[in-house]
Amino acid sequence: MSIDYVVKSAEKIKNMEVRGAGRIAKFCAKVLMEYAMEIKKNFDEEMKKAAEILLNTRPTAVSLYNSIYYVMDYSGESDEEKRESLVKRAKEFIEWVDTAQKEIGRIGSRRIKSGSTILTHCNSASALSVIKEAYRKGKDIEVFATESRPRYQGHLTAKELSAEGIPVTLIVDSAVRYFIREIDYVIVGADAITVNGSLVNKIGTSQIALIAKEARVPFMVAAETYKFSPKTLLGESIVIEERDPAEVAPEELRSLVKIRNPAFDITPRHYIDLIITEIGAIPPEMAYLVIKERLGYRLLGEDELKLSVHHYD
Ligand SMILES: O=P(O)(O)OC[C@H]1O[C@H](OP(=O)(O)O)[C@H](O)[C@@H]1O
Repeated sequence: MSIDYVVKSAEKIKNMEVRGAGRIAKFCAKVLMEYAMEIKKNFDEEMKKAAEILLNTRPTAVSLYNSIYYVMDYSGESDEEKRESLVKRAKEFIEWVDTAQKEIGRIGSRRIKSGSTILTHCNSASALSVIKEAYRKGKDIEVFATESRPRYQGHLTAKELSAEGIPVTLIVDSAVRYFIREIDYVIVGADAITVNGSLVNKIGTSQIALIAKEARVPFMVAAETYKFSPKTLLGESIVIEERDPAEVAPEELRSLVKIRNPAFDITPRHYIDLIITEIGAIPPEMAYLVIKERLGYRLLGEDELKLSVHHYD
């Protein structure tokens, strides 16, 4: 296996063949582990090269950064010891993703009353874990899924939930206010949570939050603790990914007008009622503590791996 394998894997993340904040984090841990098992010499340099390639794929999902930093925080003297330590850390991270999503389902589903209608946006494994678990517990629920232009991840959500037997209504993104009176809860996922408790999630999320607040519908976020951004504790802001205009309009229009295609937006914390994490349901104000207690080792240790990030190319 050569570095080409890492480059090809990074390409899958960029073109969204592998997508969803949790899924890409888990995928990166797996690719780093597989690459580490094949390296014959110059372990540190080779791993650093691989980590940088993966890091420079999608700038917003902080889970990617947290996954890479977690795995790359290996120790050992010889290459063999380093490899063993890295593989162990990668397996730990993968396990973290799997158990966190299940736990979020367990904790979040308690909040859902039978007979309710839930609105979700995009396609979040964590948000759907809450919904599916509520349904499995026998609660009578139904779901409104937004189509989530321009990539239509809402179609994935609709298929996934209806395969479970949950009744789903698919709506266009701009119909949320029209239907809000029929909704009891909004549940979305997260690409990042900042130190002040703001949510970075699929474009359109902040409009939904605004509508929910106006209608007094609880707005909940399902986010594993590796979605919290340690860098924001040091004052850095989250980079919002702008994707190819070709996702939005055909060439005949692109040649006439400018097109902007931000993939994410920011929902301030006062629109968020609750963040459901694997360590409990918390108010957004507690984001600071989660970052300090759970992810602080990334900031304080001498493990600043000095990987270069060029997200603007
Ligand atoms: O980790 P989970 O909960 O699956 O997904 C979290 C978020 O990742 C997705 O991003 P994209 O579709 O990869 O751009 C959506 O914004 C979704 O809410």
